[in-house]
Amino acid sequence: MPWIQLRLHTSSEHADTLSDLLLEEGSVSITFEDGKDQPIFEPKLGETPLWDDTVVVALFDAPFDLEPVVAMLKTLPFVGDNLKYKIEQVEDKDWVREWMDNFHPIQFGKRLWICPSWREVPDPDAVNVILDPGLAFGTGTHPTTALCLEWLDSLELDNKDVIDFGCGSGILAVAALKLGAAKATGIDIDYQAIDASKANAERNGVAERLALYLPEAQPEGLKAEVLVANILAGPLKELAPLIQVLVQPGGKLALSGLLREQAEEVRQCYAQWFDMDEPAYKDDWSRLTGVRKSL
Ligand SMILES: C[S@@+](CC[C@H](N)C(=O)[O-])C[C@H]1O[C@@H](n2cnc3c(N)ncnc32)[C@H](O)[C@@H]1O
Repeated sequence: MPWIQLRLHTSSEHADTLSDLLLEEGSVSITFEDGKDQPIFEPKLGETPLWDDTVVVALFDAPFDLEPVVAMLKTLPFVGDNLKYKIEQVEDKDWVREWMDNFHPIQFGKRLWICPSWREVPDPDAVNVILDPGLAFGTGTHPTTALCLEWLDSLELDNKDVIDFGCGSGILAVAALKLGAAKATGIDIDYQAIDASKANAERNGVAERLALYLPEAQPEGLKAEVLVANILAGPLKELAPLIQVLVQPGGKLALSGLLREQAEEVRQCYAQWFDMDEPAYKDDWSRLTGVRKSL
């Protein structure tokens, strides 16, 4: 079904009011977009911050006469004749298909490839992870996942135990197993991530070497020689006391999900337990690595 879309420039202050009015006028969906390039990272729990210059995008079932809607908007005291808007036709698309068409095999480091499960493997002799992220995070296209995959590829993982804290699609745990790790443990607060990780481990023939847990079910005394956690700076700082005990003395740690400017404070937080390296960067993001001290 085609749609007709009304795009309105406004401020964060008026976006919610306009959204309510447009829903009353018959819009079937409202989204907010950034009107200028103003990134918002890591909002606090329960906060939904908006951009100073917000675009309210209202979708209507086509055909729909938007003239009366625009006329009503112009009567609002905070809008008046300054209304900045655009009306566009939106063609119906198979969004899942579109996403699948845009996801291609990608190489990380020297040995490792992530290959969407619906594509041909470009190099059958490489270490290939066949992946379908499902509803979970982790395709390799995000710089933080890429930084972790490159790190795993650079390690000698033969016979090592690995923990993937915040496993999402299971991409890091499955990659570690295919790169030679003996066992991996994936932990995630989201049961959809646990399901996706299980399916990806099965797809890659490593399911019997991957244990998956919600945090509350994590076994007591769990420890590994390698731990990778791609979450976000806030949770990584809060979880530091829990994460540090999971790494054996001499074991290796990688943390990502950090913006460049957050790397130093997270590095200092983990430096009490780990000999930390200089951060590595990709685009706006960073990765920290370190070796567990024998305390
Ligand atoms: C950015 S995704 C990373 C997924 C995948 N490991 C990757 O590198 O692409 C972060 C994952 O951490 C999980 N997560 C967030 N907070 C967590 C917590 N406190 N304990 C365990 N997992 C958590 C999220 O559900 C999500 O699946």
